[in-house]
Amino acid sequence: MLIDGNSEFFQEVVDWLSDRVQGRHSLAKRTTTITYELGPGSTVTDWYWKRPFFFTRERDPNPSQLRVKESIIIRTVGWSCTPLKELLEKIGSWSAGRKKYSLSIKRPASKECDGNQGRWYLDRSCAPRRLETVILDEELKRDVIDDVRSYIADAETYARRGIPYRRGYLFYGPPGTGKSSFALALASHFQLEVYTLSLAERSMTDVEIRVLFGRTRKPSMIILEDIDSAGLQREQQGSPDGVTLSGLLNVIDGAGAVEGRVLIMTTNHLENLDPALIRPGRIGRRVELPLATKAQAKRMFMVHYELPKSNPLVDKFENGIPETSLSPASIQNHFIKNMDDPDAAVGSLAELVKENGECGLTSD
Ligand SMILES: Nc1ncnc2c1ncn2[C@@H]1O[C@H](COP(=O)(O)OP(=O)(O)OP(=O)(O)O)[C@@H](O)[C@H]1O
Repeated sequence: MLIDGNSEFFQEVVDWLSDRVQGRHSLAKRTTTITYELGPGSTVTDWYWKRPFFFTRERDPNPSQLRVKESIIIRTVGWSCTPLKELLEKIGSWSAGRKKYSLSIKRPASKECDGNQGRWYLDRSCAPRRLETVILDEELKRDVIDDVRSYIADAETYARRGIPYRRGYLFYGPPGTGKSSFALALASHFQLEVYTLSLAERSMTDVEIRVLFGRTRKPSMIILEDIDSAGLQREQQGSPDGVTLSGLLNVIDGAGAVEGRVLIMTTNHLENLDPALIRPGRIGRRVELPLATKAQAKRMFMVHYELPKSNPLVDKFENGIPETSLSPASIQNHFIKNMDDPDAAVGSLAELVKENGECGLTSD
């Protein structure tokens, strides 16, 4: 059975498979060798009803075409078409269930209205952010996804072993490197409601942050932005404003801590963080999101313009982009400026680097 790359069903099959294989990966606690995405050119085998199904993602081998033609071929053994039809129905209903989920992001309500203190409001409800659209080092990305998955799946184990059921992540790196995007993509993938608050907001207090944390629902993700000490007050000296370090530690793993949520803290300044805040136990994983590597920028280029690796523009782009000098946000902005014109994006690379880069162009 062939599924055309232009049909809506194509992405649904890719997502379904990615979800299936990742789930198995985490259950089996396998190492990182497994392919968890049905990447271009790859074949993934999966079993349903004791029958193997082979999913092959194919691309048009003609590199002279700018637009890539893709398809997925699903094969199984036997003469009957029924198993294939049943499988497609299964994928369709899984996908319909997923579509019901939309990413909702809540923020602390404005305190100007009476009774709003310590309350959340729905800032926006939007389409989920797909993990595939956040381009990071693949191994790092997979590790974090697996870590979150295990945490969500292991509630009983935590309880049995008497471990507080909490998991915190620190995403750090320069502005525009994907910290918020990755957090939202993880929340989307695991269908979590998102509560986000910034410590840079001076009007937040220890009491308010404790009440806010207590009013989050499970399952959810709490994103604490700008966690660096610049946003934290010294222990309060008569001033009711500002969150203190002890107030923050209290909601992370003290008496006021909530369980069962995924906590993600973000900062541009790891060096400014108080060591107490990021000691193991409070932060399960530190995840560095650096300026874009050549490989990362190249993948962004291929994904944005839907070009195969073999297209000559891909090499030209890779040669023109400096290593870890530009933020992914500035690269994305460059693509938006040259929305449907990969030639122009390559041709004007020097300008991008001059305006946004930390160093000059690399030689060809
Ligand atoms: N690794 C990435 N892959 C794809 N897009 C990215 C990546 N990093 C950043 N972007 C894009 O750049 C923009 C800004 O990204 P984002 O807000 O996630 O960065 P950030 O690291 O959280 O920034 P800040 O530290 O300033 O809050 C978004 O539109 C996002 O889609």
